[in-house]
Amino acid sequence: MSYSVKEIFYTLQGEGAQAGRPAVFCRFAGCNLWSGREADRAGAICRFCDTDFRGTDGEGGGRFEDAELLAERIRALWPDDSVAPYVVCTGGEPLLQLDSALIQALHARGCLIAVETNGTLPVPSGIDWVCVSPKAGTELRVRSGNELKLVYPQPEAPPECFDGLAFEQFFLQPMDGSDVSGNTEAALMYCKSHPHWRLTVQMHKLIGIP
Ligand SMILES: C[S@@+](CC[C@H](N)C(=O)[O-])C[C@H]1O[C@@H](n2cnc3c(N)ncnc32)[C@H](O)[C@@H]1O
Ligand SMILES: Nc1nc2[nH]cc(C(=O)O)c2c(=O)[nH]1
Ligand code: SF4
Ligand SMILES: [Mg+2]
Repeated sequence: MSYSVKEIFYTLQGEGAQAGRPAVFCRFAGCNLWSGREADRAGAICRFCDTDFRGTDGEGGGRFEDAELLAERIRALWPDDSVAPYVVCTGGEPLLQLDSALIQALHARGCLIAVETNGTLPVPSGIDWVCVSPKAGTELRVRSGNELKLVYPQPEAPPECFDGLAFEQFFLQPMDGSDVSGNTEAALMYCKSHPHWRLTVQMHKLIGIP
């Protein structure tokens, strides 16, 4: 299979349980909940997306004809052979493209594979870290994993909907946009009164890294 990749870059994981961890991000092009066109945003299932995932024109992006070529490009961005490369597959929706061939090719190069998914598509076996970020108006198919990271607030998907699912950790991430500070205040209040939930802020935006 070939892969459409928007961009590949080396940075720190900015969100959730692994925040602060150096990681190579592979951002796949395309999503099943929004076309990525601004003109379509108001009518999309997911309307608050903060990401440009259309096309293959970003840094390190392109169309990769096979898994070996893509895995090699990802691996080449990791600076230290003595530490296992930590690779975050995101998008767009990475589970539209991430398949067993790519998982095998990354594992063959010693990589640990994390995924950021909206939880509407099945997770292939072999992923080392699963972060699910549910979206209002969708059916949540992925009901277990390492962390659940809910963008907050989503009035049609309150945190109570996800209590009791089989995740190791539960995070609220304030929705970025016109009122990120109000959303941060609301999220921290929710966590303080429901201490099963933790606050995560998008650290990369605060410190100005990708
Ligand atoms: C761009 S998405 C790509 C991965 C996948 N499609 C998903 O939604 O989980 C990466 C992460 O950013 C989060 N995110 C997207 N837009 C956001 C916003 N406006 N504010 C805060 N987090 C946002 C998503 O919920 C997800 O956890
Ligand atoms: N630094 C950084 N951390 C991230 N964690 C999740 C991201 C994403 O867009 O999936 C992201 C991102 O875009 N940048
Ligand atoms: S599901 Fe993820 S990538 Fe798709 S539009 Fe929503 S936040 Fe963006
Ligand atoms: Mg992002």
